Amino acid sequence: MASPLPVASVLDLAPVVPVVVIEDAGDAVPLARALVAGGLPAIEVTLRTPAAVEAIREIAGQVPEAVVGAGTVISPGQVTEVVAAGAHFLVSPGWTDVLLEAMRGSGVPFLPGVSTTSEVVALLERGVREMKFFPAEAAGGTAYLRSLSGPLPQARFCPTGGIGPASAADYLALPNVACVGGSWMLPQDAVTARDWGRVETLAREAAALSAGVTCR
Ligand SMILES: O=C(O)C(=O)C[C@H](O)[C@H](O)COP(=O)(O)O
Repeated sequence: MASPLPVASVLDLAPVVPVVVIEDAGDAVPLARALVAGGLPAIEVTLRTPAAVEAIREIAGQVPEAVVGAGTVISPGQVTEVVAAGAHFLVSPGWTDVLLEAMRGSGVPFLPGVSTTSEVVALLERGVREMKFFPAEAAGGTAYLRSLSGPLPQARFCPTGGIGPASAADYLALPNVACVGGSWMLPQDAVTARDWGRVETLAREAAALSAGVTCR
């Protein structure tokens, strides 16, 4: 079981959250250390691979400077499994009431995913103000989020999906965006080659993009 987050919400962890797909759990610790060394301590490990839960356990146990969470959480069973493995936070690409209740009951901060106005309103109705906006670029990007900030200023977002170094700062400049998620600092060829130096360099560049951005 993970220790509590140092902040109340996932959105206040860091301006840039790397989204990681880990094929080999043996890569988890060096990869996490490279991200932390580059200035990106909040790490979302997606549950897209069989190695993901073990990767979360390894990072939680061996990289104390990292704050590791689970992404692609879509069932109550996964919530239980990743929290037992040490996940500090939960992220889902979308949500249902069943999933929301499981995440709420987990005891760790969570970020349900939305891509439409009605989903945002439904979450607000359920007392949730902090959300992942996914898939960010495909669902309307910065123009969509800016439009939401008028009628729904109480909702805060972590857009993820299709964001890169060229667009991250534009998202971070929006009043309703607290952080952005993305995998651009983890190119597949670098991970396959276990080129952790390159990952660290890209992480440092990503962290610099958000210099001066304070979480809101
Ligand atoms: O599987 C999930 O639930 C996800 O977390 C999806 C990720 O947020 C995006 O795949 C990351 O987006 P890219 O930066 O475009 O790679």
